[in-house]
Amino acid sequence: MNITVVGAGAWGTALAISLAANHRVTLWARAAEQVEAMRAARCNQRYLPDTPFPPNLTLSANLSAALSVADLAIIAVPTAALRSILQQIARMPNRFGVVWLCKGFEAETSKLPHQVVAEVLPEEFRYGVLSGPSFAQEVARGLPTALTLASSDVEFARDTAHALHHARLRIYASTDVVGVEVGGAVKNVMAIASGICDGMGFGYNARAALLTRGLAEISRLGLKLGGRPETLTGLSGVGDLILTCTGDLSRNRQVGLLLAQQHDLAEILHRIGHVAEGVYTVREVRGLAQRLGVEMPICEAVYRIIYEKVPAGEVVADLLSRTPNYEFDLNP
Ligand SMILES: NC(=O)c1ccc[n+]([C@@H]2O[C@H](COP(=O)([O-])OP(=O)(O)OC[C@H]3O[C@@H](n4cnc5c(N)ncnc54)[C@H](O)[C@@H]3O)[C@@H](O)[C@H]2O)c1
Ligand SMILES: O=P(O)(O)OC[C@H](O)CO
Repeated sequence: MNITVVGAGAWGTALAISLAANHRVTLWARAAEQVEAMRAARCNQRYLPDTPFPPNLTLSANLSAALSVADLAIIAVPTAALRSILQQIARMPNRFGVVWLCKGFEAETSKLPHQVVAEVLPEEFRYGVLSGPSFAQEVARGLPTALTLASSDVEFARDTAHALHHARLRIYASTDVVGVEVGGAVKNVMAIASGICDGMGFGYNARAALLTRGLAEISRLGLKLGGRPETLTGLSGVGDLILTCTGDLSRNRQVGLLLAQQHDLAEILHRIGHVAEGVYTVREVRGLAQRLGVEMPICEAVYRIIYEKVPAGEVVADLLSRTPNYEFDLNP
């Protein structure tokens, strides 16, 4: 299969390296200088240093040319850039499958990626989301990873999962696009909360409680938006929540660890040097939760720390002083 990976950050580069074992892969980056540097070094020194490119991985700075030969386009840019990339794809005369990797809600519209895709791409395109617990560095090194590919088009989900699957990259198919996207987006907010919790030295008990109550929040929002309960306990829900909240490779967790040390947000983001989607997602999730009447106190706490500059200690004290209630609804 001819695969064009659109976006050469950490995740696009890692997946391009992984898929090049079985496919003809072109990795596209928007900056011609970045492509030249990657060509010369046969490595993405800016976003994924230390992993050399396989000899058959092709690089391109020309999106139309890279897509003109594609059977499948994999969109590997942050959520903020999804719409503009889709608009360029929509102008292509040829048709190919489209898979996106971004984990977030679109800023201002609070839309999930599949809603943006449905607005922009003409009907003839077939598409889906690929998500789950996956640190780019580990996938690039060929360490075992399992993901979910979800599409409302069941044949597309099954066939694409089958085509991308290999021994070190297990891909399960699903039709629950909403559940997969909500799990992938909101776990980033929980990872920031987990970083704050650990950075403040609250210990393992507190982290376990945070993850569990975080899952309750993710599930409440996911179900309200139409996701399925089993998806939220699957790879793209619990799986990605555990990874991102506990693994120090997570950029969102790193944001939380640095916020606990009272670093300034702009300085934190500069220091991390990659997108940390939870910083933007928390605004949309908080707005959605308020509009839909979904109780999400951990998301509210992260929002107050980041956007209202309330000291983390004060926000945590407020969280812990909430009146205890039933763990689950008595009449679900
Ligand atoms: N890194 C991971 O381990 C990982 C794993 C799973 C999912 N994701 C998700 O994948 C998405 C991308 O993450 P990443 O780690 O690759 O981010 P990154 O910060 O490493 O790289 C982002 C890339 O997108 C490019 N980009 C930004 N805006 C663009 C635009 N308008 N047009 C073209 N290119 C643009 C940047 O130049 C950069 O190459 C995020 O939504 C992230 O949550 C990341
Ligand atoms: O580094 P993060 O926090 O963006 O997380 C990366 C992936 O989403 C983990 O599955």
